[in-house]
Amino acid sequence: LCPGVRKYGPRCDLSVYSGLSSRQGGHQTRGFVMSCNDDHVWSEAPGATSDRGCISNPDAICLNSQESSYTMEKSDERTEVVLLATGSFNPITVQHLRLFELARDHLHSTGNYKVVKGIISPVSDGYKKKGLVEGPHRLSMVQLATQTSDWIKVDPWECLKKDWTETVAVLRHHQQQLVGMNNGGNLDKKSGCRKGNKRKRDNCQDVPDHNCSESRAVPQVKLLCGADMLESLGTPNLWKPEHIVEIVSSFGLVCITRIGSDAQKFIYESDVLWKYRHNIHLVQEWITNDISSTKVRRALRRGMSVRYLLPDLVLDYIKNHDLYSEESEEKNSGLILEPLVRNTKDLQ
Ligand SMILES: Nc1ncnc2c1ncn2[C@@H]1O[C@H](COP(=O)(O)OP(=O)(O)OP(=O)(O)O)[C@@H](O)[C@H]1O
Ligand SMILES: NC(=O)c1ccc[n+]([C@@H]2O[C@H](COP(=O)(O)O)[C@@H](O)[C@H]2O)c1
Repeated sequence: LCPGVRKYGPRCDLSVYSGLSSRQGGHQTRGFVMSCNDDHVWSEAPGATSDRGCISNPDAICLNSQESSYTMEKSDERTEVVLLATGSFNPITVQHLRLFELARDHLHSTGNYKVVKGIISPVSDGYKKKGLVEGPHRLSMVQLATQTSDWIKVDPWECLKKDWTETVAVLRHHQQQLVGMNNGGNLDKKSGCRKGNKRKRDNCQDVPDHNCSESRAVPQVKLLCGADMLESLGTPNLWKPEHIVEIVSSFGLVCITRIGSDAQKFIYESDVLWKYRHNIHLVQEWITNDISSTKVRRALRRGMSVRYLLPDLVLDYIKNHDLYSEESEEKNSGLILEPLVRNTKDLQ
């Protein structure tokens, strides 16, 4: 177990998270596994992951229903996708889980994609957002919330770091994990391409292009977010312009509509988002609701019920640990959000 990871919470069942299953079709390949033991101690350990078949890489353009059913028959040609949602998850709500279901339905309906996994990556405490409770608590709540899903998993890599990690680095990490699993871990750290193959490596760019031939056989990681997070790309000094370009050009976005945000207008008004709009999937949530972690915390502070806004197990965890109070809401009060601090420093 990872030394120095603090122990939180009550005992829970042993859970192990890995990118893909340990053996498939008799191929044994390498990867890594994150695990939470029965004392809620999170750790990273060598493990085993699967080999993948070859796939094509169509663009993110929706097909009409006739084309769509045709493509569905050729399911082996669909691009495999891993959906990655970053955020505070303070605490996780049922709407966070719904984002994944909505995104998967949408991508499948295009006929071009097959979603193979969903990853929830809670942000590190180093993000310094007001009211952010400790990472291990947020991880444990996500783990409890995803227990009933066979495809959505929590990943602690980002959360357990002391310092905040830029979202593009989280995307790169998960993409490289998949590339590493696919070629037995023999990849160049920076490009995400196989080492020892100079010609092919030289063809890959510094900004990893996941359409390059070396990474064709691995699933594509796409960022899953709500429309408010998409709109945050326009907040001065919050995101580096080159990171926005990399996210929308190399990875791609799946964005779910949210009350109070107009994602379509935001994309139209941004030259860079407009340029890469083919790689941005906007998904309409028709069953609208305005569940947010902020509102849940507010209700909890006031002793009001939040039942059915969160999975029961998460609610029990919050109660057992007395997580959200007037005091916890004052955490990081007066501090500036880490991305703003970092990006402002970089400008000086
Ligand atoms: N009701 C919702 N509809 C659409 N997207 C949502 C919704 N709630 C959360 N999200 C998305 O989930 C991701 C993680 O969100 P986050 O942890 O910040 O929760 P939140 O409810 O937005 O929190 P807060 O209330 O602090 O803003 C973000 O991409 C956010 O846009
Ligand atoms: N420059 C960046 O990469 C950047 C800036 C702001 C927020 N983020 C991420 O977006 C998410 C926002 O979460 P919240 O909506 O809870 O603040 C977090 O995962 C955070 O790390 C990334």
